[in-house]
This record gives sequence, structure tokens and C-alpha cells, in this order.
Amino acid sequence: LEISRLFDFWTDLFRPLPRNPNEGFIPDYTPYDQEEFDFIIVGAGSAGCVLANRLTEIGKWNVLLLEAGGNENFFSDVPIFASFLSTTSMNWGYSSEPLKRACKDLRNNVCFLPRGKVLGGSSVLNFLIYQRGHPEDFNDWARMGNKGWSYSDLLPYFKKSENIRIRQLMNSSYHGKGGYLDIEYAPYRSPLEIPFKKAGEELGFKWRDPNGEHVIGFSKPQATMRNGRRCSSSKAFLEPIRFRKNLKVSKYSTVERILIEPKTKTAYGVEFKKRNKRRQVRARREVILAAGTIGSAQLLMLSGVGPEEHLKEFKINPLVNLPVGYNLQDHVTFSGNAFIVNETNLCVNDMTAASPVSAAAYLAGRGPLTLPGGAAGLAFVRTKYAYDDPVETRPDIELVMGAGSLAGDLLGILRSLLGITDKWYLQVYGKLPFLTRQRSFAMNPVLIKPKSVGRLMLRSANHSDHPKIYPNYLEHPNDMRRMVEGVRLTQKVIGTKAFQRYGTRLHDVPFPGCEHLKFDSNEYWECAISQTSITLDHEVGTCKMGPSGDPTAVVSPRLVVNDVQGLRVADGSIMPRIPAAHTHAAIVMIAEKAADLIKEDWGMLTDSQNNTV
Ligand SMILES: Cc1cc2nc3c(=O)[nH]c(=O)nc-3n(C[C@H](O)[C@H](O)[C@H](O)COP(=O)(O)OP(=O)(O)OC[C@H]3O[C@@H](n4cnc5c(N)ncnc54)[C@H](O)[C@@H]3O)c2cc1C
Repeated sequence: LEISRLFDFWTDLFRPLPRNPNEGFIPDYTPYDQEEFDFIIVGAGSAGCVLANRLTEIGKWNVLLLEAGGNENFFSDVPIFASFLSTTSMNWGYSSEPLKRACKDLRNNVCFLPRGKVLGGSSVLNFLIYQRGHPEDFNDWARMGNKGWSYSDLLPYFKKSENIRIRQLMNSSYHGKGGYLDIEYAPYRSPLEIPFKKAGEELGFKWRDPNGEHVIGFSKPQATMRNGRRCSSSKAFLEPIRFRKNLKVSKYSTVERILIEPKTKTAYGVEFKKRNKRRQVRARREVILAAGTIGSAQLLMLSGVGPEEHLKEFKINPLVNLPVGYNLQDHVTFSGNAFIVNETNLCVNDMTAASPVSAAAYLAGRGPLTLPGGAAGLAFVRTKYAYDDPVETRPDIELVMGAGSLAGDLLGILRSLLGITDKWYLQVYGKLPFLTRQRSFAMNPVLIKPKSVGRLMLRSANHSDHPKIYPNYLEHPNDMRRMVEGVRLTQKVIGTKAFQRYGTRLHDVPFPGCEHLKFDSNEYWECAISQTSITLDHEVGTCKMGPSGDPTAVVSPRLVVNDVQGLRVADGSIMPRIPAAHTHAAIVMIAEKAADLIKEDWGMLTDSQNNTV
């Protein structure tokens, strides 16, 4: 532990200059046993950092933020290194239980489920894409009875946190200026961007701001980025307020249990472990769970809040019977394909990324290393299988164009994220000449309106045993059909004049396990998708929000855990239904809204604080 902290300290020092005065090392505080705070926030992720910031705006409230992980560092700042981070100790390292239709032979049917264990949480591991969702995604939440959660209620909160740094969007009524979270385009313009835009136009799609009025269309990714470097939730919301007197941040502190008085069902604190020592801390007002979709659900169940019969299996005293762990939703993507072009310098693969020229450009805040997770273009499209969605302007498939591909992954970083073995890689891509592999890029379909729903369950009554996670990817037949349609769309994009100019072609060596099927038949793609589909790590929904009387709800629309006093959940787990988008932006919004709900409930939401509009 001490060595890793020393490493964190050094890598923090080496963050490139010039230093932004709002950024800096967050001091660590170790609370003493039974120390009291007004609020205890569990988890400093996308949501937890926002909550810590907004609640400590009230000078007389003191707040403790407990985080299991440590600091971000030099490497986690580099946008293109995103997939590498999931191979480090910044990842909790969860995996799914064996699945029927995803992550097949490659990993014995088990999918990796990376989650951030670091200040900033999964916003440090993520691919930086800033995408809010379709307005009707949130209107759906409101239609389910969640008062105050319609798009018009929430747009002010999206804007409140945002500091848009994209010139063309600065006057848009959909974007906010002056918030903590910087949103930029990567300073590097991928040479694939223009063919991508033109391909979209050839196919009848507009080049758009997908966080604006219309979502369907082609676009350049907006990213949580500051001067070409990652702008995580910690960097955005926590670092600028690191010296506030009423905020204490305790790192390397794993909460194992919420303390709930069994008679009154009132949460009064938490028990956590730091440096092998257990301590309890007390909350005068509230405990707020922001431990993420996996962490919050696991903690509730370990503390006696969850499905009664399930808790009894582990001899946990059931205090409140609630459907915690159900309603797990996520986005899967198919990322095994590679498209080869004839020209060099169009794509960004290992050779470009690892070159000293790229490193030097990065230090100056430019160059290909600033591409968010390597993404160079996004398209939101609606397939013919979205017929049962009455909202005709809502996409059900996203295409993410990667500036490089799995074929060009010579160093094996992408492979380790996907769980692809060297044997698999060499069988599919090994015969391609070395330089051809560098001339390849990806276009990955993402199922953004999935119908399959999963569940999270305890493995044991011990916090250190990772929960059993059943995401059930692609088990609904409509989901697989739409993924195949997504592959067909990528082929249409590649078939446009814009891409054919470069002789763009799909690499056509069949995937191991699918060789018996006719290459490019629907059956072949179903097989290939089952083999190499991975999650985009957008797990949500395990502590579902719903109105009173909803038997599937865990928290109320004010995010209070049903039938428990003094306990809220405010993170991705409360989403009743997953938006057709990447999830970080919506989770930051949820935390902004949660902070106002808390202030309001404690009589502290004055007009001057309510600066949401
Ligand atoms: C590899 C990857 C790529 C992604 N790409 C994108 C993207 O490009 N765009 C996008 O919008 N979204 C993306 N996402 C998803 C997005 O980042 C997450 O949905 C979001 O960050 C989750 O926010 P959260 O606050 O719910 O949880 P988290 O950010 O995961 O925060 C939970 C925090 O709680 C801490 N914690 C958990 N349990 C405990 C405990 N018991 N005690 C103390 N601390 C605890 C964790 O360590 C963590 O810091 C990606 C995610 C991953 C992992």
C-alpha cells in the first residue's frame, strides 16, 4: 500500500506543466473511530465527487468522503490510454458469471466488468465520451412516476456542471458555461473524421451535436477533457475544493457495512477498513451511497437491505425487504472487427501511439494520444428493429469509430481489456503483415437500447467477495438481431465513396469458433458477436428509483432508500432505465440533482444556491 502511495505521489508530480491552479493532490484524512460528520458519502466516483463538492458549499455542514482507491496519476490523464487502465489496480476487477450469449469461448463465457477504484471512480477508467442521452430517455423516467426527473427538469443540471470549451457550441442553449466539468473535442483531428462525416452524409445523416436538439446523426465525440487531458470527476469537482475546511477525504478506505439501527431503521454511520484497521464513523444527518451500480447494491445487501430470502441465504439479518440488485442494465459492443485501408497515416495504432513524437505532442496538449479512448467518430442510428419504440427520433444503435483497431494492438493492451488471448489474436490477425495491421481502424456497434436485463447477487456475507453478476447480455432475441444490424450498418458506412477512396475493406479471416459458418452470413455475425462482444461498462439500475407503491423500486424519486431513514443512493444504480448514451454525463447530472434534493430536504436550498438555471 505504502509503495503504491509513493508511486501515486511521484506520478502526480510528473503531471505535465503548466499546472492548472484548480488541480492538485488531494490530502488524505483518516477519521478516528466514532468521529461524527453531518454527511458521509461512500465512493468518490462520477457521482460522489459532485456530491462532496455541492454539499460542502454549505459552510456549516461537514462531510466525509470515503473512497476505497487512491489517486489518479500521469498515465490515467492520457485519453488514449483508457483501455490500459483497466489492467491496473485502479480497477476493482469484477467479472460476470458465465453467460449464454456473450464472451463465449474466448473467456469461458465470462465477461470482464471494469469499475474504477480510485478518486474519480470509473470516470478515471472511462473513454471520456460525454453523451447525455435522448430527451425521451429521461421523460420515460418521469412517465414511470418519478416526479422531477423529466428532461426539462434535468437539462439545467446537465448545464450546471458543464464548462463547454467547444467554440461552435458555446452559444447553444443545450450547453453550460462556467461549470466544473470541462467538455472539449480532442485537440487532435483524426484523418478518418472527414471520411466519416462524408460517409454519414452519403447515407443521409446530418453531422450534429448529439447533446443538442437531435440525437440521430454522425458526430465528433465530445469528451470530458481539459487541454487534451482527462477531466475526471475528481479533477473537475474535488481537486478545486480540496482545501475546504468542511471536507475530509479518506482514501484507501473500504466501507464494508452501513450501520442501521434495526428498530427505527435509521442509518447512523458506516464501518470501513483502512490500512487493515476497522473503524466506525457516524453521520448526524445522512449516509449517501455513491459506490456505483455494483458497490452500492452490494453494500445495501450486506447491511440488511435487499431481497429477504436472498439475504437469509447468507445469514444476514434482513432489515428491509427491497428488490436490490434487480434491473441491472448495460450496453454491449462488438469490437472484434478491423477495417484495413491502403494509406498510411490515416489510423492511430500502437506504432503511432508509442512514438516519441506523439509523447512530445501530448506534453504540449496535442496529438493522437488525446483521442478519447481512441474514439474518432460517433454515429447514432435507428434500426428497423426499433419498431416497438414509439419515440421515432431515438436511436437504438451507436457506431463508435476507433482510430485504431484490435488488429493494430501489437502491445496487447486492447487485447487484455477484451480478454482476447494471443492465440486468438494471432489466428485472426497474425497473417496480416505488420504494417498492414497498423493501417486498420475499428467501427464498433453498441446496443444502446438493450432489452436484456440482468441481476446482481451476493456471493457471500463478506464484502471482499465480489458479488455474482448476471448481466444476461444479448439474451433477448431482439438484442442480437439489432447487433447484427449494427454490423451491417458498419458495412454500409465502409461501403460509401468516402471510405472506398482509401480501399477500405473488412478483414475477413473468420473468428475462431465461427469458422463452420458462412463468412458474412447473419449466423456468422451472431457467432462472432457472441465471441467478442464486450461491455461498454455502463452498468446501471440495481437500486432502481420509483414512486411510492412501485414494488420494483429501491429508492424514491428523492433518492431516499425506501423504509430507511437517513440513507440515500445517488449514482448510476438509481437509473430506472438505461439512457441511449454513455452513462457518465447522466450520472454527474443525477449527483447534481441529488445535492439539491438533499439541500432542499434540510432547508438549505436558497435561491442563491439554486443556480441551476
Ligand atoms: C472502461 C470504462 C469505459 C467507460 N467509458 C465511458 C465513456 O466513454 N463515457 C461515459 O459516459 N461513460 C463511460 N463509462 C461509464 C461511466 O464511467 C460510469 O457509468 C460512471 O463513471 C459510473 O459512475 P458512478 O458514480 O455510478 O460509479 P463510479 O464512478 O464507479 O464510482 C464508485 C466509486 O465508489 C468507490 N467504492 C465502491 N465501493 C466502495 C466501498 N465499499 N467503499 C469505499 N468506496 C467504494 C469506487 O472505488 C468508486 O470510486 C465507462 C466505464 C468504464 C469502466
